[in-house]
Amino acid sequence: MVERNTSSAVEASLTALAVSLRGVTKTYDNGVMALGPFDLAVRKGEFISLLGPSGCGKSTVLRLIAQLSAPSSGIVRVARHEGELQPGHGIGFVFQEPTLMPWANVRENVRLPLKLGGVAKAEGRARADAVLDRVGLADFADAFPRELSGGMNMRVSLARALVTDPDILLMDEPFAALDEITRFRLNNDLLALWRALGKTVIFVTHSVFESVYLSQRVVVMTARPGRIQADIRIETVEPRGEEFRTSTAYGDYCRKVSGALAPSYSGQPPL
Ligand SMILES: Nc1ncnc2c1ncn2[C@@H]1O[C@H](COP(=O)(O)OP(=O)(O)OP(=O)(O)O)[C@@H](O)[C@H]1O
Repeated sequence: MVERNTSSAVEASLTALAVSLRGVTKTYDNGVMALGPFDLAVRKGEFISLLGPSGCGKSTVLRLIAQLSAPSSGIVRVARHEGELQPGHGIGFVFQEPTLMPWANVRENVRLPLKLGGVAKAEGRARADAVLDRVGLADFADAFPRELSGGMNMRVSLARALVTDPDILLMDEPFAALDEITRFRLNNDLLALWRALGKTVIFVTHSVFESVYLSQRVVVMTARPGRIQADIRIETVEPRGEEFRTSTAYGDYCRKVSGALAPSYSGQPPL
């Protein structure tokens, strides 16, 4: 059957969007024009990566989506489900640094957003334990951050972002400081979580290889002020695993993404 472009079909396609930025610019108070105009539409349940040179505005995009910052012009829209817990706003944020409280154990670190949202202690602890189980840290709830490896602390940070059950997960170079083997394992575990939980993920990275491995779409940004240079769909057999990482298709996609990224670096000062 041919689907007609009725207004209800248009509405349905609009409600399928998790995030939409239209004509967005951002100029900071010091006059730095970080972004734009920038247009991006992310469908519910999609996994996309933002890739671009340092300072091109990737973190700015995440902060605008999280409403930690307001656009100078344009429209930022974020779909939210009803009755969500404040102050999660249906969005979980994972930063490059795990930013854990060193004086609190893992369970209490993960429970923090629930505590701030007024969830009773017993329920909060049960939910923290359930999400720790999800990220493979069921046996470490009573440990302190200093007792864990960098990769494990990043899992704690991920658990804390997931504990409010947000629809959208924003990840700002979360694995950049980790060694490659740990990073590969976390990549696989993140993909498994994404498949199991159906979250929309917007992932910022400097790594072409990581962006291609993880995402359904790689959005390549220009140098500042960041705009979209290319939007590349990564199509392969799902679920992805190590055989994708060593496949010819993976190499081809990495070349394509690198090629799209190259103009973003032209005119940049030499390293
Ligand atoms: N609060 C701020 N005030 C002034 N300028 C800012 C502020 N935040 C970011 N900038 C500037 O805006 C530009 C974009 O910053 P942003 O952090 O979004 O880039 P990025 O692509 O995430 O960078 P990186 O890859 O290095 O993390 C940069 O030039 C940065 O110095």
